[in-house]
Amino acid sequence: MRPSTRPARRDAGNPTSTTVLGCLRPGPRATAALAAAVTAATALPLAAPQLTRRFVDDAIGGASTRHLMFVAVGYLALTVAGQGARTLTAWLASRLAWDGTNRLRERLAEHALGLDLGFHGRRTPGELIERVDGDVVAIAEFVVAFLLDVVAGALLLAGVLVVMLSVEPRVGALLLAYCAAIGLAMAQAQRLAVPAAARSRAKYAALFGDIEERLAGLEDIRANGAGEHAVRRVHRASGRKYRAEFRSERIGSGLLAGTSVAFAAGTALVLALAAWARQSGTLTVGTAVLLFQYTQMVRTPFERLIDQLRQYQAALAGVARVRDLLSQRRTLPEPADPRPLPASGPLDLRFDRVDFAYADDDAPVLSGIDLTLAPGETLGLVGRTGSGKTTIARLVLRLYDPTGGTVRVGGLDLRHADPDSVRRRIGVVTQDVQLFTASVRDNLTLFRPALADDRRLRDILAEVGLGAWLADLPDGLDTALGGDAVGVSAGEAQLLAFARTLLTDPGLVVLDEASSRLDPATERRIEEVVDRLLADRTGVLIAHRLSSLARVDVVAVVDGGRIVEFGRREELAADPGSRFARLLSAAGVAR
Ligand SMILES: Nc1ncnc2c1ncn2[C@@H]1O[C@H](COP(=O)(O)OP(=O)(O)OP(=O)(O)O)[C@@H](O)[C@H]1O
Repeated sequence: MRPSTRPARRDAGNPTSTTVLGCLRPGPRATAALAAAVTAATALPLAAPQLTRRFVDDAIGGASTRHLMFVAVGYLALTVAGQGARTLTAWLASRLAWDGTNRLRERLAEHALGLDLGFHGRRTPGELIERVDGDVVAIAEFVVAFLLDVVAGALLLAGVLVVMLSVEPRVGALLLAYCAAIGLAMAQAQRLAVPAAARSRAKYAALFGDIEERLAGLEDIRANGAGEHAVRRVHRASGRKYRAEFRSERIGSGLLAGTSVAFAAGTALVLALAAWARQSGTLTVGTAVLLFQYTQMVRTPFERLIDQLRQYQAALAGVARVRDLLSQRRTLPEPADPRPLPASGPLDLRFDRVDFAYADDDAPVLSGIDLTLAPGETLGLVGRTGSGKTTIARLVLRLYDPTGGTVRVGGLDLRHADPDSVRRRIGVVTQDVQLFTASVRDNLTLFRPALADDRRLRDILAEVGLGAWLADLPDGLDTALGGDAVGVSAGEAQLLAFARTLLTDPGLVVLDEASSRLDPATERRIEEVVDRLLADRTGVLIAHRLSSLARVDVVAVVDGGRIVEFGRREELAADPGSRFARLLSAAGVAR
């Protein structure tokens, strides 16, 4: 039986097609404010040339200086108000886009964090960052540009054409035909620009991925002297990005130059027509100036509108990728009737004929696993690398569901257990301790300040032998760890991870023993803490050192995804024919 792909309940009835727009949609008040600002930003510049016409015609007609001053001040006021409206539109649009994209980013981050390990195993962190941030930024930029350039630009363009047609229908018709011709030509030219921009973006993503990978493996690169090679690769990726960007820029500049020439020719044509109309006496000088001004006003929104076609492609691709991420569903179904694990005391563990295969690989990783562990007992899992020990531990933590059989903790099939109680009652310490760039307190409580007060945190740190370490820290529990802040040794990181687990007081603990060597004193300290952690708790210990097995009650030898030997440690150790005894002898460990 394969895991069900039924969506998690929190996503039910929330189709992704509406989620992206739903996150970006502003409230009614914000929409009304933006609509008012966009209308003002369009109407005010449209009105300004009317005053210029008035000024020129009145000046030629011999109007008083006072009157002309009055018109000029009116023109100035309109221009300033128009610019103010445009600035307000820009501010409102960025505010709305910022709010909306933050909502979308939160939604995506929450969704990605809720997906199970099967999904995260197939995606690199860099890809997710690009999705949660890069694509969302592309969408945000488009939303701002759409409101400013597409909506406001289209309104202004339409307004200019309407006014021109009403003032001087022949010139208006000429401008309309001219705009349509240039628009079509530019839209065609954009077809060249879009793939070039997409290539440039792809090369940028490749460079970003390369740098991320090199930085993540910095220690190994340095230790193995591979620095020069790594730099050369980044240099080559950077060259590819430069060439793609250069080509994209060249097409962009060519397009801009072409537009400038086309509009200069258009302006000349409109002026020629105006001069001809003036000579035939149907046009005042003021109206000719007005037509010239309107012709000039067409260019910027027109160019921006065309430019948005490119942004639109990028935003569309971003929306598609964001939707794809949001459509990913957990493969671990939430129980219909969740039941909590026993709230206190050690928990028993039972595997009944458990089979398992990773989703992207049909080959079984575990077959017919049977295990029984009484409350308070500790199981040691031993076996060659790749035999399936970590996978057994992942099933105990319900990071995956078995493809066959049942895993029970505290008598409850984990598929029916309340996920919160599973996280609370089953603790884990992995080999790679993840410390965050945050205070000691946040690193212990994992950003849940209500989990424990400072006194309890200090007691726990003292319990794992980090009391003196804490006392030496400049700001105690507020001291920042990671980054440029206080560094933490491998042993201290392990002890902090034990403290984290002790804090939640689990009834079952999975320990993936660190295989890296620590100094003998730290190792002794860690062993003491492990003993304390396992006292009164059920434990599953993935042992990389056979000496660590001295503390376990039961041993399971795993080989090729099967348990090939299972029994009480002393009995297996005492039986010279057992695999466990042979392992101990081979490793030179006393039985
Ligand atoms: N996320 C995964 N996706 C696909 N296959 C995996 C995944 N994790 C482990 N495997 C495969 O499952 C098998 C068992 O791996 P597992 O990590 O459980 O072994 P292990 O005994 O813990 O090894 P080690 O001692 O080296 O940690 C291996 O063949 C491994 O390649």
